[in-house]
Amino acid sequence: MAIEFTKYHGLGNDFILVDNRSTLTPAITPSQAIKFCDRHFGIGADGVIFAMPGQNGTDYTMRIFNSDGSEPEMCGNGIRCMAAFLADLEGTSRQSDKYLIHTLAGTITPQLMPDGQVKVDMGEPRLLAREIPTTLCPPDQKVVEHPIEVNGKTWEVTCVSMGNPHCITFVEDVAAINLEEIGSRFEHHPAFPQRTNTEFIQIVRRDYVKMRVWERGAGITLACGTGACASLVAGVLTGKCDRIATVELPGGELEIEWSNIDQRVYMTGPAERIFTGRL
Ligand SMILES: N[C@@H](CCC[C@H](N)C(=O)O)C(=O)O
Repeated sequence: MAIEFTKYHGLGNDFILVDNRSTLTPAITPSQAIKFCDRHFGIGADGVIFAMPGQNGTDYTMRIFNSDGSEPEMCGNGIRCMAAFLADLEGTSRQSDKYLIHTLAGTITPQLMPDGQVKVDMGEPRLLAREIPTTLCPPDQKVVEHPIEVNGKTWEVTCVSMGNPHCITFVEDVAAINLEEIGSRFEHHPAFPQRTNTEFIQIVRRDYVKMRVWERGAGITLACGTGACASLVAGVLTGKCDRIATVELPGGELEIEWSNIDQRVYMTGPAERIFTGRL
């Protein structure tokens, strides 16, 4: 079997993109995705993304396997990469192209901007415990600065779903967090039945925060788009952030807005092609 692929990244969050436009069956299996993502024995990536035919009136469908083979509902940096991939495949100019993309988190709309950035309508955040999902609070309550015991310490967490689950903790200094040690403990905490992505946020100003992330199914990554959106929402819910802020990640910056007009979250950032290959 030969697979053609193109590798893209969004702020160092890197993906193998596969042209899967002829069928809704992914070209490779989750166990093959684990091998492809291996940084020593494979291509190396945080995930594999399949560009598939649209469903329910959308232009395309995006499916993604994490580097551990699990399938998340959404990926923010990934959908920017998917928009750039589609523009490359279609040979269109990258100005003002907007795609309606079907995902397991609903329809998401990335738009290619004249400056080469991609702006994504990420939809409305989901805030109730049952929507995260988490058992930290009763199902119809929001989880805002709620205590959780992890690794022998009590943390105050705020939980937000951007289609996928995020558990956010505000800290004085993100550099001081031992992410290697505690990331996986948050991910697999019994309060999160579908596991969770975990973000640590340092407020620099109301409109500028620093973030480090441990991703469900991928571990430490250089950036997480859904995580940046969820963190800005958590910052607003806790009164720490304005509705528009820059999120600084190890791989670079994202501009995030939680609109108080339509309550949707908008994310703007880069998507870069790295190389094309055949495996
Ligand atoms: N890096 C992504 C998120 C990918 C999915 C995540 N690992 C999960 O399992 O939910 C992003 O940029 O949003």
